[in-house]
Amino acid sequence: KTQIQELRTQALADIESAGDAKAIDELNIRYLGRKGLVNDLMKGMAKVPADEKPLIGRLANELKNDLQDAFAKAVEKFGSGKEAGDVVDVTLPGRPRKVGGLHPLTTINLEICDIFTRLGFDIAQGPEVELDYYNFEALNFPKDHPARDMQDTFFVSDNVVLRTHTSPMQVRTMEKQKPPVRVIAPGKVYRCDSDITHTPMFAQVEGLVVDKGISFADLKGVLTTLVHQIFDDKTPLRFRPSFFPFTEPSAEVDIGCVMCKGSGCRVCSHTGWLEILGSGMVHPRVFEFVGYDTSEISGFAFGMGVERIAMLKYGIDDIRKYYENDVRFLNQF
Ligand SMILES: Cc1ccc(OCc2nc(C(=O)N[C@H]3CCS(=O)(=O)C3)cs2)cc1
Repeated sequence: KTQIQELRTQALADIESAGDAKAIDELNIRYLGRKGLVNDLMKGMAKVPADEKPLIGRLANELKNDLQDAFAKAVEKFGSGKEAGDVVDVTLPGRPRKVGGLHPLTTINLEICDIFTRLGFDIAQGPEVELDYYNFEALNFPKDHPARDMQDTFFVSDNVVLRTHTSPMQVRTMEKQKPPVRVIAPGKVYRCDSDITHTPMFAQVEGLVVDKGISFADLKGVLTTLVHQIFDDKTPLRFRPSFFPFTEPSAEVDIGCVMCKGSGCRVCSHTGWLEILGSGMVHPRVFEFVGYDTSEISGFAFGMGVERIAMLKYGIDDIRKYYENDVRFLNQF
């Protein structure tokens, strides 16, 4: 009698603590299966005294029935995996698979590279860890130029830096080929800067054209085409005098403010203009470093920050948003 009571308690406790339909099935076999614990108990009936057999028999049968009911309820609770929910309802609308998209910087980078490829430029890629020679000296930076300070440049060692622009790649290209040169150098560059419009790593695209008789008019023509292809052909632009060690004369290119269309606002600091890139005629000293004959050839070069172009084109106000991997930002593109 006690054994029957103990088995009932144990079985109900096991059913209660079972976590899924599979566990219930296993318990069912363990208690009510052919070689189950209840049948084992029934085998012990032979040893029960004759006058107690009827009572024990009844209790044993009750145990078997009660456990069968308990298992039936448990199956209902967990489901045997056969109920209606698992039938495919073909009338439901399809669940379209989410399609991935390109990061806005990737899109702009590809767009810029495509514009220049169509203009007949090659694309040159090169090392991000650069020698001081290629990043500064061959670009006519004097030894004490502020850009060489630790405030702006990440130094790996005395004469090895994280490149601060992709210009070194243009020098490497000229070392390898004679004019004509028409090349752009896209890639990651590193500066010791960090605020709402600067990140320590950013993407740049620089370009270089070297040939006989290249003039400032060629520079203006190529960059006007670039601006009209990236933004639209109504976008006003201007060339504003500037200075860089590697170009002379130099000019920054401004476009009419994309926000206020030129009337002046917070974005363009009420000037109506937004700087988008820098350019200039390549300085003769730079050609001398690569052994080009400056009486024969001339050239122009330009450089732009990809994040900045994307910010202007897509109206993004904080450069850090590109690198936070926030899907709410990224899936707008
Ligand atoms: C051999 C060689 C000779 C000349 C070269 O001139 C590349 C140039 N870059 C600029 C320029 O203003 N660049 C900045 C724009 C925004 S940025 O990303 O911060 C860098 C002007 S001319 C390059 C290579």
